[in-house]
Amino acid sequence: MKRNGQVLLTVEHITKQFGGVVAVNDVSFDVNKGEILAVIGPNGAGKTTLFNIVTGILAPSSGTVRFNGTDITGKKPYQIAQLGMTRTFQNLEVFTNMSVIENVMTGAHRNMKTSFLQAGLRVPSVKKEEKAVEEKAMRCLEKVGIAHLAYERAETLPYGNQRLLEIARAIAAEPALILLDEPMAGLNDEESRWLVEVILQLRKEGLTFVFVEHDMETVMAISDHIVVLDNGVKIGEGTPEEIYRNKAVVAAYLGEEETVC
Ligand SMILES: Nc1ncnc2c1ncn2[C@@H]1O[C@H](COP(=O)(O)OP(=O)(O)OP(=O)(O)O)[C@@H](O)[C@H]1O
Repeated sequence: MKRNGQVLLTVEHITKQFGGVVAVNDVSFDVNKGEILAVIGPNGAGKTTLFNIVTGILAPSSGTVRFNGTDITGKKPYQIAQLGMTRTFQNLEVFTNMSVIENVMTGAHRNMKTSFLQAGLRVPSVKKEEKAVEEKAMRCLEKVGIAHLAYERAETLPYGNQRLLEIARAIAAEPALILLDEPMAGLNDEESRWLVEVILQLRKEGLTFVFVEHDMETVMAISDHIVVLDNGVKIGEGTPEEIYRNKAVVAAYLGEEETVC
């Protein structure tokens, strides 16, 4: 079903083969600006492979990815990040030997004007810019609710707060789109509820999200649109209500669960 909105990301006929395995098979879908889109599917469905193709970690065997009007197929991850797409990983990727705020500042540095030489010389303009970056990092920590931990070492944070830290670092880069790979994994109920609130608030502020998630309660609660993969093939897409009633989707989940919810 066609939905209204301005398209931000287009995945067009993406296929990825690993030897004889077709991990992603001719998958197409759009992500609209301001939308929360979930990619779901049983284990081995091709979700991570698809994420890795969209973010430039893997090149597709065929097909095209367009972001904000630019063909990004085959571009390097850092080039895609510069265009305004960031991601978090299934396994936490925080710099454990840095403070919490320094971690977030690494995300914000993408937009700094300072050259390495200027930074080394510590000229006044650099100090001013560093200060601005630190303030911005603090605002990002406030948005995810862990500003009070800014000067703690990242490794001392419990798992749930490290996940929030990753999200603060992602938003510090001022992306248009954030991809979250299983954001709810390892979180308890209270942490999951808070992360849902954070995501919904960031969406209100104009961010677009694509996320891979096994936690169906979260998927059904916050997604505007859901894409379902099974064995590399897109077997359905639609609103949570449409997915809930989609027989092919329910059948793909049988054996794992009785229904998708
Ligand atoms: N580097 C690789 N080499 C060979 N096969 C791979 C590789 N990466 C993924 N695959 C295969 O591609 C298929 C899709 O894997 P993928 O990890 O994308 O699925 P997934 O939906 O993310 O699964 P999960 O929910 O378990 O993380 C699987 O059959 C997997 O074994």
